[in-house]
Amino acid sequence: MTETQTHEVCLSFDFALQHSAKNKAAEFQLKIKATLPLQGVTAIYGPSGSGKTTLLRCIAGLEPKAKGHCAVAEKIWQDERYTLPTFKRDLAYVSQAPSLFTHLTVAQNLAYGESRRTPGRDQAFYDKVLSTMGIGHLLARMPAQLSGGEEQRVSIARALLTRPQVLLMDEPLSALDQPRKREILPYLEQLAAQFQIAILYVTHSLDELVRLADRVLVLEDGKLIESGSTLAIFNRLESPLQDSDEPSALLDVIAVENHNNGPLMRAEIPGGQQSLWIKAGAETKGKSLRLRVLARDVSIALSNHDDSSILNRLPAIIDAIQLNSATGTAVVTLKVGEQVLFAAITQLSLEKLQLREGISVWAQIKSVAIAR
Ligand SMILES: Nc1ncnc2c1ncn2[C@@H]1O[C@H](COP(=O)(O)OP(=O)(O)OP(=O)(O)O)[C@@H](O)[C@H]1O
Repeated sequence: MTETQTHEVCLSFDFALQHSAKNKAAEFQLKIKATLPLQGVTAIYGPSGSGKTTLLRCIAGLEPKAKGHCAVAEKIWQDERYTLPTFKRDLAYVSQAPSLFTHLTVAQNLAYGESRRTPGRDQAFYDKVLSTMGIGHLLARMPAQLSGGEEQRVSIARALLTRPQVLLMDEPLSALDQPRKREILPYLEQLAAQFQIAILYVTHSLDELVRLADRVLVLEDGKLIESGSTLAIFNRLESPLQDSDEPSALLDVIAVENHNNGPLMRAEIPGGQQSLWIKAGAETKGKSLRLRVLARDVSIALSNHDDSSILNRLPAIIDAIQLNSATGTAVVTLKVGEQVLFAAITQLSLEKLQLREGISVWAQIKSVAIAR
């Protein structure tokens, strides 16, 4: 790809900002540079105070002290001499708490979003937004008559109706309880699949990150410490996204068919002949799914046993072994085609099977352990 082509389809930024504080030691400095495609979800992840919201505010043009450069496709939003005002940027901002006008109905709130961009209604686009966010039946309601999850779905729909190129979402689910979060996640997945826009999604939640993000920017103390595809960053034992007490690997698969129309689904691992049995509903057929497989649910065998209850047996190569002599356990990194699995085993098994890097083995995963 040439320089010009890269520039045309990207959101790129290079910001420097200093927040001063009375106490010099409490001063915060942000220095972040990245280039992202203008589609898919990029999670912005990092501990509290690492600068996630400040970065979104810089992109939105809401931090007057931010110096640097920001461009979307061929349009410059900021450079050394010039700053495009926020209202002229093709972006929408969804914050933690829904911000609907309480005296207007859902339909009137949506019409307000639309009127910010286009004079008339593009009915096909309007219908697509409503069906993607599942809010068609709520149009006549007042915000006070909506659940927290519904209110946030309407807020997101209103943001989409402004036709942004960049959708900035700052922990949009953090005000919701766990069941409401679970309810809204499929809508967010649909949103990413249906609209060709860049979504920058600030989150503390690994569940949301794993489920939604194509790529991740990991921030620490105002700096970018990791960036890349979610799988590439996650699938390393030393990754900042890993739980060191409970390592796990992400596996991208395609749901193929249900067994006897039941809840067990065969899912193919792309790029190879391998497939897995997983627990998934019929509604996922044909879709790409991202699975999180815990190391403790993976065991290793030297041959392919078909006389066991374990349905999932995948040929694999041992890539690395991390031994913890103090606990008498090891985490084995396995390559399954292009993808990665971790297996937590005892030091005794490691020695008994004489496992070492480079040898071929079978990775065994219980189907009941694999859930989305
Ligand atoms: N207007 C401001 N003036 C001075 N300091 C600020 C200002 N806004 C943010 N900060 C400081 O900048 C740092 C980064 O804040 P920011 O809100 O971007 O972090 P965050 O990663 O989004 O945190 P959280 O996950 O808790 O929301 C913090 O130390 C915060 O106190």
